[in-house]
Amino acid sequence: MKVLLTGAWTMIATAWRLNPRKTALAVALMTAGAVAAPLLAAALGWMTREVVAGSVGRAVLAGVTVAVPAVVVLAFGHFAHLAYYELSELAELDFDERVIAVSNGSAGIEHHERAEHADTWTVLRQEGRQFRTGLEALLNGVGLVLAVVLTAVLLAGQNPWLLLLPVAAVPPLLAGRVAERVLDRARTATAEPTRTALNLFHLATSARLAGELRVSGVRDELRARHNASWDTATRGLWRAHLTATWIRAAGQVVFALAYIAGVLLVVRDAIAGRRGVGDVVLVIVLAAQVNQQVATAVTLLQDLQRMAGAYRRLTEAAAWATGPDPAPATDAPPQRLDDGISFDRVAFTYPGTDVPVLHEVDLHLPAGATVAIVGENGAGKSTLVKLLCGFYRPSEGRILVDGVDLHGMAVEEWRTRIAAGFQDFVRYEFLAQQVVGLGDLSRVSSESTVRAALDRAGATGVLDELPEGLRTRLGKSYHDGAELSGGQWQKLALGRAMMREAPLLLVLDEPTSALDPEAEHVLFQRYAEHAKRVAGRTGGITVFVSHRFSTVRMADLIIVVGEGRVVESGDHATLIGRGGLYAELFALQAESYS
Ligand SMILES: Nc1ncnc2c1ncn2[C@@H]1O[C@H](COP(=O)(O)OP(=O)(O)OP(=O)(O)O)[C@@H](O)[C@H]1O
Repeated sequence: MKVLLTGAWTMIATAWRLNPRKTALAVALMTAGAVAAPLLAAALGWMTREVVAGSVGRAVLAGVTVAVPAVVVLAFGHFAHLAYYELSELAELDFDERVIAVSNGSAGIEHHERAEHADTWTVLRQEGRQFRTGLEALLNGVGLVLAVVLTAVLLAGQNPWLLLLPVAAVPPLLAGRVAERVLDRARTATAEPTRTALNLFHLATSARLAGELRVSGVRDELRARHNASWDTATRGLWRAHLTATWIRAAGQVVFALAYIAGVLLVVRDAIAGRRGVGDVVLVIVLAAQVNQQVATAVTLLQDLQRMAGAYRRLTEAAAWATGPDPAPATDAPPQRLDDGISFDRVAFTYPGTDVPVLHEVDLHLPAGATVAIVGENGAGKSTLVKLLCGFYRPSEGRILVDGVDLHGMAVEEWRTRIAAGFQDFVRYEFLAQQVVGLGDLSRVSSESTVRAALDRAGATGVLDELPEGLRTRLGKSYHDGAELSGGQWQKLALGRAMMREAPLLLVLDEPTSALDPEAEHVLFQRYAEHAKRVAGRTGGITVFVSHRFSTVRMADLIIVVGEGRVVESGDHATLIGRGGLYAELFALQAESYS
């Protein structure tokens, strides 16, 4: 009940905040429509009495009176729809924005890692679409309450026993709630196959992946898997719908029996001469309306419950995303690095898993250094980088920035001191200027800054391919959008990473994998030179992950990671001299290129 009331309150408060005038208008119109129904019954009863009594004048007046609530009942609903249509659009947008805010509002990304949270995100993405129905239900509900009260007063005037009719409405209402809970549980239980089906649909229809799908000939396989996932999800939901329908029907039967009893009561009075035909008409119409009101109430309650459930999930998701109240950040990130960044016995296990991926990592990244991290696939290189960016907290140990624990600092502030380019970069389908400029929002419109960033990224050449240079819209979603090659997109992403000119930490996690080794080599030489110039002023550190040893050998410090541990570290000459894993991997790659 509390969830329901909170959800209803949140919905009406949202609608009011978004557009008070439209909210008031929608409530007024829907209320008028709902209240007019029992008034119509009263007017019909009056008209029947006058007709039976043979008073022509009053019968005509009653007939005209019948027309007024009849028109209101029929017409106001449509106008109310117009009023709440815009409201529901705004409210749906508001809900989506809150989901986006919750999804991206936290310092870390742990809440995206757990399967049970993934289920909640799936349901939330789906439920946002139901917002329209939920809001309509709420607005209708206000009118319904008034209509029920008015109906009860009119019925009580006929025979106090008839007041039991709305009481008989309670079983169907309760049955409706139970049925909705059954459906809600089914929606959560089927979230995983639903998510799988949505992912497969996305894969099978993505323009970017169309080539690979054709070459590998997996289209039918994807279709079969998509089909199977939908089937699993739909079967689960269908069973729940069947159960819910039986539960609802059982509730309605109770009301139907009470309805028959109520009508028989008034008919018996009429036969005994205690009531006129007008009263019988009034009660038959009112009782039918009570039935209608109950059915509406059951549907409204279901819709409301569904929306309230969505709000509850959103609140829960917001709570995981922010996590327990973090200890207040007491330390400000430094303006420059004097000593550097150290890992002090850092161990790490990804949330939702129990296999540690980093063990007792002790490292020192000296201020001003260019550091390369190498190692085999799955060794833990990207995990080290993610910890440096503050996406996760180490499970054990500390990361010290000039001797100060990174987790005593406000992560958002730390992020303003870092710049990063990742292998999984975003392809923003915006103007080229913005695609690069987003790397530093405060200077997104500065053409000279964007050009300088592209120059540092060795990406100026990409502009030559664009018909309107920085003003070109990118991406295939627009008819005038220019599509780029994977390497060109990656170069622009690198330009984005270079928007911050003097970060304390520049992280490049295989951001050049789409470039050829020669281009990567030239680029890193360029970064290293720029980094050295900047490092003189700020002590900034450049950390890059690469599998290409021609690039790696340029670094001041090379860290070799294996199975979550630092196996070796030193500069190229030292590591080659040591004849360990680095020397072995280097020789292997040199051999394959020679
Ligand atoms: N989000 C995650 N949740 C759980 N485990 C993860 C996650 N990301 C990575 N891992 C695991 O952590 C280990 C280290 O992964 P990481 O991405 O750091 O390796 P890597 O050295 O960067 O590999 P590659 O060279 O292939 O990019 C792997 O065993 C991987 O399965």
